Amino acid sequence: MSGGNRVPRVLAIAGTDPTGGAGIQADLKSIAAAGGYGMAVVTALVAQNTRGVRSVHVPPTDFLAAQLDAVSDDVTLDAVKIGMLAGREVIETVAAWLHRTRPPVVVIDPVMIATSGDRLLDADAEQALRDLLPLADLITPNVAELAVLAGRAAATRWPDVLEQAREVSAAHDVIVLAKGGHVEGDAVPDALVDVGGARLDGREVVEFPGARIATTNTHGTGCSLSSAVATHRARLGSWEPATAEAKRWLTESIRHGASLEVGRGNGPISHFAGMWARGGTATRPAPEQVEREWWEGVADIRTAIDDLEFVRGLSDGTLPEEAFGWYLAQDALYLRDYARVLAEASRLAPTLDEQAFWAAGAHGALVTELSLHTDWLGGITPPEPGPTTTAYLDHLLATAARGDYRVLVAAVLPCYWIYADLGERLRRVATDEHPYREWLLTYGDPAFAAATEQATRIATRLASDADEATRRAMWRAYRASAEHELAFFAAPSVPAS
Ligand SMILES: Nc1ncnc2c1ncn2[C@@H]1O[C@H](COP(=O)(O)OP(=O)(O)O)[C@@H](O)[C@H]1O
Ligand SMILES: Cc1ncc(COP(=O)(O)O)c(N)n1
Repeated sequence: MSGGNRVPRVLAIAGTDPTGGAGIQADLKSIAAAGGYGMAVVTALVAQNTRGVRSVHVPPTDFLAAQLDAVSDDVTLDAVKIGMLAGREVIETVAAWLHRTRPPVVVIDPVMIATSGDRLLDADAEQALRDLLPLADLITPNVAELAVLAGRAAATRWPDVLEQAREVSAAHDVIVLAKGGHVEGDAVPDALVDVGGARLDGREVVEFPGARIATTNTHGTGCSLSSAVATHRARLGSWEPATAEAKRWLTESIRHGASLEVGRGNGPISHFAGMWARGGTATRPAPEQVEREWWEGVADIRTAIDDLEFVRGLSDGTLPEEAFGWYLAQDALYLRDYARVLAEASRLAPTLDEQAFWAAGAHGALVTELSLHTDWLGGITPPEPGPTTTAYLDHLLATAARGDYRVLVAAVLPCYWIYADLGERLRRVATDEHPYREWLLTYGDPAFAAATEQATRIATRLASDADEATRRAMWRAYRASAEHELAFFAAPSVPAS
């Protein structure tokens, strides 16, 4: 059993189905769907499709042994699922390997006859297969295979299936997963049967009820179920929850099989239908990629800011004092509400670190506002906010009111990022004679640079983890704030009324 959250490493030993619905192809899909890392050793190549088996080719068994050893010499196995074994020599080769390697979880699906009625195990190999069963923890025969193992006629009623399962469990000292796919009626129950109950917390029979789905897409259900049970068992550590989980998944996957439109006979199940519906197939960008895309995505705005009359004037010292004073007053007005927006980000933050970070940002904005007020504006109360100040704040306050932390974080980012970037360049032109020297030097605060880095880290990680729609909303909020930054810097160039 694998510990913690490790992905179980599960080996399937089975035959092939080139149409991908049964055999080793189904095993690999089922292991992946159950959250495992799937590996595959091929016992036999089967020319088959959804309508039936055409021919079987069994490669030399020394090559089978070589494949098995290649895997187990290198990889620690958390579970093994064994399917089609074709004949006696293959069974003996696998048995010898099991004795050598002793994997912690062994599930054997005693494949004998395909749904189409074709033999997948030589008739003279049935005894060899019986001898293999005690090496398994769990076996998963269908009704026909159970009857062969019990030496009886195939059961048609569920109670008779359970009775045969008891006999087989007792005879071979294994848990039997009895399957109801081929019993009469609308119900398709499955049941774990362990005579003595030693491996099922003292219970001899644990039933998993199910309703029959009207479909012909049942090719590979047995292969898929046994692989999923093996994988969940490795992950969860006990049989009952593993089987319950596997059956729920199988039912969902059978239900979606027909929509695949694969083949004209008994089609496959749709192994990933549930995952596709719940999680989609979209990939997520790494935080560094979001950072690059967002920064490049506002390159036009950054260039436009650099070209503004206000910024040029601030940089070369030609900016008229009234324009500078108007800008400072608007900045002071802005910071009051900006602090409220950051306080809201703090309130919404899911972690203590982020809660503290945004609270510090809110406090920092207020400290700057107070210093602007007393040191730069001479204690004069600023005039009314201009339209660009109001527009920017309305955007931020509305984003805060909508209550999505991720979008709010994206919206406040330009005020750090664009401001720090511009500040870095302005600080460098602050010569001794520069009329705005003192102001330009305030841009160089290393604490603000560090805060900008952290805000960027938080925002881009949230964007990386977010679903597509939220990431789009984050980008739109971020881009809108960047546009407001441009308008804010542009406003003082327009003569104030
Ligand atoms: N029509 C169906 N509706 C719902 N579940 C089914 C259906 N057919 C089979 N199953 C389930 O598929 C699994 C495989 O069962 P079964 O068909 O008996 O084995 P096999 O595929 O080995 O012949 C079992 O969990 C069974 O309950
Ligand atoms: C290689 C191979 N192994 C097993 C099966 C049985 O499939 P099912 O799960 O439908 O019984 C199969 N058709 N082919």
